[in-house]
Amino acid sequence: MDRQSVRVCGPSAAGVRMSGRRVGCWLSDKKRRRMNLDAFIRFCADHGVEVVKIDLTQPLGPQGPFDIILHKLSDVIVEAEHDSQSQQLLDNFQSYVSAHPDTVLLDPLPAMAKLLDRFVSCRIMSQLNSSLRDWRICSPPCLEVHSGNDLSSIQQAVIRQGLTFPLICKTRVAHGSYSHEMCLLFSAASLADIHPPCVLQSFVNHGAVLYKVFVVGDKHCCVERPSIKNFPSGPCDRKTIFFNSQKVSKPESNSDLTSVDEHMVDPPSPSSDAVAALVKELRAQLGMALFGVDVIINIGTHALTVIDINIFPGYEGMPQFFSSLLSHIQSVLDKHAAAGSHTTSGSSEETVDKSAKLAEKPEVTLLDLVSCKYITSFCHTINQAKDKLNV
Ligand SMILES: Nc1ncnc2c1ncn2[C@@H]1O[C@H](COP(=O)(O)OP(=O)(O)OP(=O)(O)O)[C@@H](O)[C@H]1O
Ligand SMILES: O=P(O)(O)O[C@H]1[C@H](OP(=O)(O)O)[C@@H](OP(=O)(O)O)[C@@H](O)[C@@H](O)[C@@H]1OP(=O)(O)O
Ligand SMILES: [Mg+2]
Ligand SMILES: [Mg+2]
Repeated sequence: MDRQSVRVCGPSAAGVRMSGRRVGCWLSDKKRRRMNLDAFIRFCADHGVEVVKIDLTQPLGPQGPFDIILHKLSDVIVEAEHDSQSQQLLDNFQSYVSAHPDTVLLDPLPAMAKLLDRFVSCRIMSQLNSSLRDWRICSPPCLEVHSGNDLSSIQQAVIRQGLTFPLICKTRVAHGSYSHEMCLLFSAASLADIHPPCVLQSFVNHGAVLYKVFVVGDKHCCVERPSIKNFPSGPCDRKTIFFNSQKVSKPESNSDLTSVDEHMVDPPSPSSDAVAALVKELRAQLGMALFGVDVIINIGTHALTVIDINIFPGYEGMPQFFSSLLSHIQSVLDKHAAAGSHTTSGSSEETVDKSAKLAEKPEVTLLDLVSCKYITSFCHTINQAKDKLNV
């Protein structure tokens, strides 16, 4: 794939027409600004589609009816654990959804909730090692570290699971303000610096180049971003490096952590066919239509390595994002109307939600995910992160 050219893959976005349908939309203020929601609303209006901003502080009934709701409720779900106002917003949303089973959610809450938990997303990524082996697609060895795990048991588990130093440590909660504080660990002793629950992943040298794969329904594109530079493999005495992930892989990111050695040989770009196979597999595994995948190329093996999966990402650099999104909304509603059934899936026909199988813990049922009860276990992580940041 040519690094400089960004191409949208998938059926043509032309011919968007959807008169008489109403789209509700809930996004955080930050997301509204980043996405330029007002411009999207105008774009939709130009194509005969009404998009209405939902106010979660007011009953949704009078704001509706909605044929479909576009949302990124991840922040509210995470906040709801320690903030009763956010819980009320979520309850308000849930009561509308329960009373209107015909309203399509883009994306469905249970599917989205899986990606809030890096324990679950790491399992999804690990499955790619077997399902996409023929494409030489893999994910780094990963370890779930639970609250209460002591240092020596963590050190033993790192060795047992075949993780290699350096390690990257990520919070269990994958989205929201406190989820992007990470660290790089260079020795077994430095594992004392981590704050469970969290995941440990082997750090894979990749020439400081990351590819963001943005997915909108049956279309996707791949854009190049800066990333963390290479480190010598194996343990060493170096001190733990703490960093905020939002500062390393944005288009404008430029820091000591991402600065590249000019003598370094660039790794090859990912093949378009492999990326397409990855997107197809993840659409089916996740039961989602709006997600992003971060991939890197291992400089030693050239394997396409999946390191992160995100709910409704920024799509910065995706050409024709607005028309792809509107086109997807139209196609979901057309299929929904044709089926005439009470489905809440916002994903394409080939999508099969395998969440129950992947969330192997018997205590986490699909129903728990829908009602977001399992997020309860995240509460202390968020509080811990807040303590660390003194907020
Ligand atoms: N296993 C890994 N090997 C090498 N580099 C990694 C690995 N995991 C993460 N990174 C680097 O750290 C950065 C942040 O990691 P990650 O993408 O998991 O964080 P995040 O907070 O979930 O990011 P996002 O803002 O995309 O949600 C990546 O952009 C990449 O530069
Ligand atoms: O707005 P941005 O472009 O920074 O988008 C980022 C998005 O923030 P927003 O959705 O709240 O805006 C993040 O969501 P939260 O973890 O904060 O929930 C996360 O999905 C990142 O992966 C996105 O960065 P990208 O992967 O696209 O570079
Ligand atoms: Mg990422
Ligand atoms: Mg992420």
